Amino acid sequence: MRCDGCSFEEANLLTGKCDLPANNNVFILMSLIEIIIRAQCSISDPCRRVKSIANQNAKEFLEDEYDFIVVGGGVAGSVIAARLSENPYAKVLLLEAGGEAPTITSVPAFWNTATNTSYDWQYQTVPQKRACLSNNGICLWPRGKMLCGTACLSGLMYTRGHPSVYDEWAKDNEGWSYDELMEYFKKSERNGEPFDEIDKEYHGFEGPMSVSRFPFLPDLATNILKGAKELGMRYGDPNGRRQETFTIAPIMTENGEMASPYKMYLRPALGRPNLRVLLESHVVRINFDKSGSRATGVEFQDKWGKVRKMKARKEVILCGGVVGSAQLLQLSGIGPKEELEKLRIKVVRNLPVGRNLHYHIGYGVTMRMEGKNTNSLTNETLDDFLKNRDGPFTSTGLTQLTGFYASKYSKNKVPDIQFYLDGYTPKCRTRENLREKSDVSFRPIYLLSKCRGSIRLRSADPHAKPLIDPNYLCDETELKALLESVEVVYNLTRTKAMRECVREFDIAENKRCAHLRAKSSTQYWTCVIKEYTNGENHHAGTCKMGPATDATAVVDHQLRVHGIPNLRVADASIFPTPINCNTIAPVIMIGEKAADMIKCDWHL
Ligand SMILES: Cc1cc2nc3c(=O)[nH]c(=O)nc-3n(C[C@H](O)[C@H](O)[C@H](O)COP(=O)(O)OP(=O)(O)OC[C@H]3O[C@@H](n4cnc5c(N)ncnc54)[C@H](O)[C@@H]3O)c2cc1C
Repeated sequence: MRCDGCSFEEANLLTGKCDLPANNNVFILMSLIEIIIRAQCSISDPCRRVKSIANQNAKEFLEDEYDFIVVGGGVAGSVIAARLSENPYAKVLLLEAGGEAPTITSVPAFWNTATNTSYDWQYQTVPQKRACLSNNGICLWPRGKMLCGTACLSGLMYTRGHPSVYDEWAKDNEGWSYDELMEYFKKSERNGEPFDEIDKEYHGFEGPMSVSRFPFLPDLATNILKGAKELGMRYGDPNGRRQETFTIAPIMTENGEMASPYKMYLRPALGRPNLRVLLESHVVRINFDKSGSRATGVEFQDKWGKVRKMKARKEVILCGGVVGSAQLLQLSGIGPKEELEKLRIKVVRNLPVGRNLHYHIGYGVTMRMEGKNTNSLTNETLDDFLKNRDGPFTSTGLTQLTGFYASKYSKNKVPDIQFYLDGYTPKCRTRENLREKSDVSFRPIYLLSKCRGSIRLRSADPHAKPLIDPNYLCDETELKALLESVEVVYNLTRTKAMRECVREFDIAENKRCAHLRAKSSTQYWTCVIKEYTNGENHHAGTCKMGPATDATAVVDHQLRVHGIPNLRVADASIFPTPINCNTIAPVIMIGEKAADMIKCDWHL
């Protein structure tokens, strides 16, 4: 495909989602939609992409020393590489294991199209005792493998969480209280939500991240919001004075498109001569000096499979995410000593890397609504998107609604449940799934888990997927709070505003729990949550931030690995405890704060 004189190649992803034979009309329609969207130069933006490397002797490989090497071009990596390279004297290299994000991920209606493709690491947990039992205890963990990271598998909801979560972090980590972090939240944000609906003093208006709302909202959303209001839930700004709300979520979006941190921070910086981004470059090891107290650079496998070395004059910064950073540290000899020794990995530092894994968890109650979903893939809606950047293509349907709720198990009324919704996005429109299109899933998710799991190496092979054990639902409180929130969902469907819309509550077959349906609601829902678990994708904590005196900590409050001051970790893996919201906004904040600390240390 060529645009503005620049060419690029991409695989078709939309057809893969239809599960239809290639000669079917819908299959052909989906291919056409994808090609038409890709041909919009303003969306595919090929001239501002990372140039792919022509051959193994290209000049990109001749330079073998940089000031800063950033590993992973996801949320945090995009922010940090862009901020550090603002100083023209800082030479920055960003290494990303995946390729460019596919164009279709820029269209909100197709937000999760890259899941379960080669752009996804496709991790799975080890068998869980209390979760995903209908799948032999194995829960799926999508994680983005592309420049953009997991953000390009996501709905880009932008929420920051309750101040008390950060204030708790700050007890052990100087500089991390909510009030102190506000500077970084504001610095990153360019808020464009309706001005009279936000608490202005909590927002930034000049940062790179466009935080706004989708232009299109399905009609049913109005009934749901009214229903929530009848139940006493507040409509308002979840990132403002009070987090407890049921509302239209702030979203990272601009001009009817998805606005990921990669697009908003890194793409505009790609032309800088002091910033180099290498794609399909899988970092397999961090190198250290003889004493093991200084990182000297990294080794990575290029797209031809050749292992190359790059030196870091100043720092190596890991932004590989909750799995990638923990895995790479362990492969490089930083981790639990006995485990590394078993795998014959030379121990550089004995630290609890991979422990302290925490999560959000829940279940989706699927209900059938009256009437039909008219958010279709038609010529008209495609046209509306292309010409006006409006209509169903510009939204994630009901996924753009969310609610924060404090169950009776929460402390000090800090929300421990987040409601998510799915439904009313345009999909492959076939005769068979027309009915399905008016189904809505309400997903209550428990946020403040006390359980801790682990990510351990399966082997010393950097390509072997690690052993992921989140230890889901180890604490009964999670189940109790989830049972309460299923009741809230039911009550919501019985409100004046909603009851006319709902044809049938809980339509899922839930075969393995069906025998309990008529017997006991508590037993039935307990069974359903454990069997058909929704392991929400907000895992974090595997390189915990905390002081050296904390036996569970990996990095200090400046995000430096304990004992190795020029090796930092800055991504979702450093959260000491779970955050009670979506994770991207906090990770962007971490990227901003990390970049500031690094600049300050090196007088940049
Ligand atoms: C389906 C889904 C929906 C979600 N929806 C939302 C949402 O609406 N709002 C929200 O706030 N959050 C959402 N999240 C969570 C959010 O996307 C992640 O928490 C966030 O992206 C984490 O950012 P990160 O920088 O820590 O890691 P990532 O964004 O995952 O970035 C890590 C990057 O490092 C690369 N990498 C890893 N290892 C290596 C290596 N060895 N060498 C080179 N590169 C490497 C990866 O390929 C990746 O690009 C969602 C997640 C999923 C899966």
